Amino acid sequence: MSLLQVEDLAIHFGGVKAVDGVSFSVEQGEVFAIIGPNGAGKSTIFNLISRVYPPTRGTIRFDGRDITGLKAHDIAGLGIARTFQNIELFDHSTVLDNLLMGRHTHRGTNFVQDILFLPKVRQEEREHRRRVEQVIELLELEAYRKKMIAGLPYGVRKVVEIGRALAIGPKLILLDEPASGLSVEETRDVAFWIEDMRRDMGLTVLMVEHDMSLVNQVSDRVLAMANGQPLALGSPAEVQAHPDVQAAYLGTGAAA
Ligand SMILES: Nc1ncnc2c1ncn2[C@@H]1O[C@H](COP(=O)(O)OP(=O)(O)OP(=O)(O)O)[C@@H](O)[C@H]1O
Repeated sequence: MSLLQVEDLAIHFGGVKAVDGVSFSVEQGEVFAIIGPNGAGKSTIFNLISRVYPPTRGTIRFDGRDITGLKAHDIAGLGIARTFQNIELFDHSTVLDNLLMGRHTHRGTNFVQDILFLPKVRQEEREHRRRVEQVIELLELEAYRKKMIAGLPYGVRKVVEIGRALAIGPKLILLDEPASGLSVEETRDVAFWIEDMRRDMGLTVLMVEHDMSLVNQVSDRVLAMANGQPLALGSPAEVQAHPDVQAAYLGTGAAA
């Protein structure tokens, strides 16, 4: 069974068909990329999966469960974490505090248990801190642990955002343009980390990305979109060779 199944997904904003009849599945442990020119509908698919918007049509199943009607905070609790195109961190908190803040979405305890600080709560607290330390090590954030987000370079903030998503212990992580604004060296690091997430944490990765070097390096399969609709689905090489994909990119050179 696929970890994520998207079936005939559509959302219309007035006359704009931002996403219009998109179906795909992501397998457990897979790195799956969505590519397409600006305005293709890629981020809107993320917003539909993470329940920022309800779809006009279609279904989304995660881990065998229909999540189409769930609320955004329930989605995080089920094991879906995401990053945003525009980094969304607490600027006046430290890196460590930002990583710890994802925790409340992932707790199995209730308010009374929290107040009494029962053993279950203490155990969860310990597990979460362990996981945050694992993330700091994986993403090489040790030197920044006590630094305020506001003073950090863009590339580091971007990594912290990935870290915060990882810290909730998701099964599926949605990365919205993880390489945008990064240098060639930073993008190479992101590629390694995506491999590590899959290998060391058993994660499944769904990413939207324009940087084809990153897509080619890490993706098992790629979905190309244009104007809200799917154009091609297959290996990175198959998709880039597809005539409809080449036509959609004419003039931008992004898929070359
Ligand atoms: N909340 C909204 N209200 C109205 N139109 C929207 C909304 N969100 C997205 N759209 C429109 O839907 C279309 C797809 O947008 P989307 O942001 O998903 O594209 P994208 O492929 O992620 O583009 P980019 O690569 O530039 O981020 C665009 O025409 C956009 O203007």
